[in-house]
Amino acid sequence: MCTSICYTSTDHYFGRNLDYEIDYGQKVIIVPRNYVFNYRDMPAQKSHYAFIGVSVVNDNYPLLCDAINEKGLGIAGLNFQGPGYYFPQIKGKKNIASFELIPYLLSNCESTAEVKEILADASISNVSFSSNYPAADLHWILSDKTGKSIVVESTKSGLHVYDNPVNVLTNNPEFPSQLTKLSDYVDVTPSNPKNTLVPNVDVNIYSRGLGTHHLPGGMDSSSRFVKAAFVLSHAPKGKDEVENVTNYFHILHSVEQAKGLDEVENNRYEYTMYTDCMNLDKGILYFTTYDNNRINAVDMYKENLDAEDLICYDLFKKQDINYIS
Ligand SMILES: C[C@H](CCC(=O)NCCS(=O)(=O)O)[C@H]1CC[C@H]2[C@@H]3CC[C@@H]4C[C@H](O)CC[C@]4(C)[C@H]3C[C@H](O)[C@]12C
Repeated sequence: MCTSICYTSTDHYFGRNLDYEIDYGQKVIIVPRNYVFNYRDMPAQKSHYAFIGVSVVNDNYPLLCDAINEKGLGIAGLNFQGPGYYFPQIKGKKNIASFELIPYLLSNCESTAEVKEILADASISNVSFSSNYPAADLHWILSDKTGKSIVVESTKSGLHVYDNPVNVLTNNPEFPSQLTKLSDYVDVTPSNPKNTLVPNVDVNIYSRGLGTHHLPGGMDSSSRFVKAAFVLSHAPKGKDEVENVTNYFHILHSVEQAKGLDEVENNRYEYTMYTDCMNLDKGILYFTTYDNNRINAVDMYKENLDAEDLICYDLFKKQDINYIS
């Protein structure tokens, strides 16, 4: 499973938890402006906006999981197995292979408003990158500097673009159903609950935090959706970058999956492999990984963004304990 959020303070912060059981060898990568994109059914693009994100690199091609561009548009792909459906190439439409969606939108769009326009005549085609990389069933969340988000889902009934009022995405079911389920939890509150159960009885409120007693805590996508929406909507705004980044990681770490809790097959467990936080205004990517709780950062503006070749950094690092004695 995965969870993605957009957190707004003075700047905007976008990213995700990537929860899975298979390490694809992801790296932090920067795609500079003059890296050439050859699309399957669209003209090649020699120059475009630069972007930074987390990616599998195969044959010098960035298979991106999540990224932001220099204009402050962010996008993340999350599993959507079941409802997800890609189409054969359709004449008269812009056919975008699922693995091309992130690079194509980040190359060409500044905002979610532009994404909506560009997707109006588009279809996500069921073309695989290669036999080793069949098309993954995904849906996508996008955010920009307005602090607003949208969700893109391709199902049998077509390509859908939804406004996302909670700025959260997890996995199944389809996005409108996730939103509907929030209504089961609308009375969850950070404050002390009022006794409306037996108002004439003096109930001993035995603990702090009882307003969150019914907040779900499961590893499943619905539970993470509700919990992340609650934690995000009540998160304080920091007064500087470090405080904001700290707040952001607390939100996503509140729905992270520890090893051993989500058995996907006999003795194989899904867990949160990495968490990233991309500052949409400053082009900085921060990350933690399962084995390294320290926050690491890559600033895209420290590199030559007019270059032609991909720039890569290791993501999976070792734990970095500060031994005091
Ligand atoms: C596994 C991850 C989703 C995690 C998740 O949501 N887990 C919930 C499971 S569940 O919903 O509970 O069942 C997804 C998210 C992004 C994906 C990559 C996107 C680029 C590329 C696309 C190509 O087509 C195939 C290879 C490719 C490298 C993809 C591999 C893999 O698919 C990635 C990592």
